[in-house]
Amino acid sequence: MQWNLMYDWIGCGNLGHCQVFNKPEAMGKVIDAATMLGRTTGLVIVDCSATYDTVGVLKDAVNHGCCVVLANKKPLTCAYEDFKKLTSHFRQIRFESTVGAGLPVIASVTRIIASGDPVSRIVGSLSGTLGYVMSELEDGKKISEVVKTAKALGYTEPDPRDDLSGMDVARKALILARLLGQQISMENINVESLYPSELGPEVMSTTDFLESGLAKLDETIEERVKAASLRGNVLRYVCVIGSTGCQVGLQEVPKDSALGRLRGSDNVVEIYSRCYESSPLVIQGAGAGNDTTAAGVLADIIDLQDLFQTRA
Ligand SMILES: NC(=O)C1=CN([C@@H]2O[C@H](COP(=O)(O)OP(=O)(O)OC[C@H]3O[C@@H](n4cnc5c(N)ncnc54)[C@H](OP(=O)(O)O)[C@@H]3O)[C@@H](O)[C@H]2O)C=CC1
Ligand SMILES: N[C@@H](CC=O)C(=O)O
Repeated sequence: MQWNLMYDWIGCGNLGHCQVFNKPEAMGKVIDAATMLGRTTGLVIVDCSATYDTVGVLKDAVNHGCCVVLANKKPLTCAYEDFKKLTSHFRQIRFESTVGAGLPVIASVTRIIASGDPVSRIVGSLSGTLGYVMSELEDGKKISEVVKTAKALGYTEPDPRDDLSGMDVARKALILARLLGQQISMENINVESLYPSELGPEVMSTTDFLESGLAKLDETIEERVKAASLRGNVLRYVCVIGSTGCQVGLQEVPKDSALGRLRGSDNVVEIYSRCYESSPLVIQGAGAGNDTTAAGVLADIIDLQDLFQTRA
C-alpha cells in the first residue's frame, strides 16, 4: 500500500500545498502521527468500501490505538483470526451498519450477550435488496427490472450478484454467528444462490450481467413466485442462525406472517434467548439505502468519540 503524507499543514496555515512521499521514513511519520491522534483524539478510520483489501490496514489501525467503523462486511468475514483481532478491541471498533444498515441489530445482540443471556437463535430477512426484489415480484414485476431499480435506489452491493448469490446475507449471518461465539467460516454456511454459475463474475462483467444476463432469470423466478402464490405463500430470502448451523436461502412463507408481510427494503430480525424464548426480541425497519446506512455509520463514530470524551 502507498502511504501519502501531506505536509505543510502543521504550523504554516497554508493548506494548499501537499506532497506525496513513498519512502519508508515518510510511512513511519504517518504511522507516528496516526498513533498520536488515535491515542489522544480517538481518530476514527471509516471503511465504507466493499473490498477485502482493507483488513491489513484496519488491523494496523486498531493496533496503533485508532478506532475503526465499518459498513464494509468483508474484513469481518475473512479469516476467523482477523475477526477476533479486530473485535477484541471492542472499545475501538463499531460495525453496526454491517447488519441491517442503521437498525440496532449488533447493539441488541451484544447487549443481550453482555447481560449473560445466551442467544440460541436468530432468524430473519437481512437483505434490503432481496426483500425489495421479492415483494416487487409479488406485484408481477420481472426480476430483471426490479434488480436494476434496487441498484438505482442504493440498496444493492456494487455488484448486485453479491446480493443475488446470497453472499451478502451469508456475510451478515457469519458476523452474527461469530458474535455469538461460533468459530465458523463462510464454508460452514449453506448458501442458496438465485443465479447459475454461467452468469457469475468469472464469466461476465457487472454491466453485461445487468444488461443481458439478468433477463435469463425472469422465467424461472416468475414460476417460483406463481407456484408459491397458488399455495397462499410468498418467497422470502431467510437467514437462520442456530447453535447447530447457519443457512441462508429462499423459503416459502405464509403471506400473513411476519416475514410474508415485509415490504420494500425492510429487514426483520428475531432474536431468541433465555429471556426472549417464547416471545423473541424483534427488530424491523429499513435495512438498506444510503441514508440509513450513513446514519448507522455516523452513530457509530459518535459512540466511539463519546467513549474518548469520557476517558479524557
Ligand atoms: N448500500 C447499503 O444499503 C448498505 C451498504 N453497506 C456496505 O457499505 C459498503 C459500500 O456500499 P455502497 O455505498 O452501497 O457501495 P458503492 O459502490 O456506492 O461504494 C463503494 C465505494 O467503495 C470504493 N471502493 C471499492 N473498492 C475499493 C478499494 N479497494 N479501496 C478503496 N475504495 C474502494 C468505491 O470506489 P470506486 O467507485 O472508485 O470503485 C466506492 O466509492 C459495502 O461494503 C456495503 O456492503 C452496508 C449496509 C447497507
Ligand atoms: N446490499 C445490502 C446492503 C446492506 O447491507 C442489502 O441489500 O441489504
